[in-house]
Amino acid sequence: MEVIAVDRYDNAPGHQVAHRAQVIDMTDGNVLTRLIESERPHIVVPEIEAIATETLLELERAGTCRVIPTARAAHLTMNREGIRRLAAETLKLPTSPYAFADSFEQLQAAIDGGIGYPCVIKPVMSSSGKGQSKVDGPAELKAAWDYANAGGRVAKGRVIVEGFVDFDYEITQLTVRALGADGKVQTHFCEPIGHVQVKGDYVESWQPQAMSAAALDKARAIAQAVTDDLGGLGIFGVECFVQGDRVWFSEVSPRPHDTGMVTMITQRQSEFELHARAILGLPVDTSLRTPGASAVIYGGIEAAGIRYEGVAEALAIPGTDLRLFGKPVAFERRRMGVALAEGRDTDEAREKAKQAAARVRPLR
Ligand SMILES: Nc1ncnc2c1ncn2[C@@H]1O[C@H](COP(=O)(O)OP(=O)(O)OP(=O)(O)O)[C@@H](O)[C@H]1O
Ligand SMILES: NCC(=O)N[C@@H]1O[C@H](COP(=O)([O-])[O-])[C@@H](O)[C@H]1O
Ligand SMILES: [Mg+2]
Repeated sequence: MEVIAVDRYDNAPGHQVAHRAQVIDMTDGNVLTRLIESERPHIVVPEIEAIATETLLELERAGTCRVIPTARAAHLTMNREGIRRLAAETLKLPTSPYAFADSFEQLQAAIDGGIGYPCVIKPVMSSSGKGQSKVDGPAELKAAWDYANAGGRVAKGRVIVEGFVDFDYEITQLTVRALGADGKVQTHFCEPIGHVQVKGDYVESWQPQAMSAAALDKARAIAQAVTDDLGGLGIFGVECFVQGDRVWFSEVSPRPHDTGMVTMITQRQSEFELHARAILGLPVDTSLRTPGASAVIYGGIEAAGIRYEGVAEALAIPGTDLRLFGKPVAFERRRMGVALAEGRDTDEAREKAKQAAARVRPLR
């Protein structure tokens, strides 16, 4: 295999480990077409949502390349409206109540007309919680609308408003579609991953998340329905909210999931290896090796070419590991790495992962 890493800036993490690197604006369809037509990859593996997915649809339709898992899956999931309507209206899966709005007046009408407070407002195209707010009452609405418009990935002005789900915990159900020995697609489930999100962005995850048998069955039925519909080969991160035995579908990534980085320490095959194997038609093994946890290391400062202190101190905690991504520029809340820890149980692993992450200090 030859891997060509494509990103929007020089020296991106993938560029540092791939055979070759390209820097383009992936949201510009013409630029993306030119690159794919000149490189002629057999397979295009989207790693981020911010891609001109309509272009991927055209190129796949024309037989120019295979898109993982499918161009339709990449297209539907890059816009909250596509995946939410598919899950709730076509597949009839339980979700939070929701509506879409293109103006402040429409947003207000949707909330007054049934969504109510508290609710969550998000740009239809955004990720990692960018532009997202929880709104507890009408006084906070204008600020949330303005924030969503400033924080979206694409200045489109369209938002989703969702009723707030008061869940006990939330999970990512990693789900792999891979070829079996008979050449047919089989679905494999990893152990559920629990996580904590702050400002809509993941800060901690652990595996396995303890769940009632009924809740686990429901989460897996949801994951099966969504991934059956999206199709193709590869790993999916199906996000669900759980309250008692009730489970709601939230969203899905048709690729490895940030909360799934914990699998780099917990599973025999990490979510990245599972994705690669599935794409290549190789056998997969989703079994858990040990309970474990991950904790995010944020930039904390705004600076280019930062260095890290405390790496040895972090690694001195037994059963821990670090991944520093090597992003050339740090922002206050840019994810720069993760600490990983194994433990006798997830409580112990969470403590160790948080401690290790806290010992790593990004500096100018
Ligand atoms: N309707 C809701 N009710 C309660 N909490 C919510 C709701 N929607 C979102 N959240 C909280 O905000 C988090 C981020 O939301 P969501 O996954 O929709 O955003 P995102 O920007 O797509 O995140 P990412 O790209 O990192 O997965 C959720 O994991 C959950 O903790
Ligand atoms: N929750 C979404 C998520 O995890 N997105 C991931 O963050 C990285 C980009 O980071 P950057 O914005 O710091 O360059 C990418 O790997 C993308 O897939
Ligand atoms: Mg999410």
